[in-house]
Amino acid sequence: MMGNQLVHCAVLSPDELERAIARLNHWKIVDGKLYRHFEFTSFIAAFGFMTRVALIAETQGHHPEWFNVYNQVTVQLTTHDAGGITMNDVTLAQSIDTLEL
Ligand SMILES: C[C@H](O)[C@H](O)[C@H]1CNC2=NC(N)=NC(=O)C2=N1
Repeated sequence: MMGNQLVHCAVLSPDELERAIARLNHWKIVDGKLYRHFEFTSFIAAFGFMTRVALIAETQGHHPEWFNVYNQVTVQLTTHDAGGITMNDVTLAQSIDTLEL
């Protein structure tokens, strides 16, 4: 991952997290991770979304935990290196929010 310097590496405080979530679309905390569920019209639409997220994730050097069944995708974001939710997760969530769903 040379070239993808991750500058935000501190686990967010509960207060910081609350303020970050307020600026995201439909994300919440589930099991200590940033969580959002997506439903699409088909498997291929869901997989197309996942492909776009994969390209963003690779650019950011930050990768989702996710689960897909047919037209459903659940995304869970946490920073493994830091042991919690960081700005890297918030940034990825914001980028995912900008995709047309
Ligand atoms: C070396 C590399 O940058 C790290 O292992 C990155 C890769 N993608 C990652 N993604 C997530 N979600 N958490 C991490 O801690 C993480 N670490």
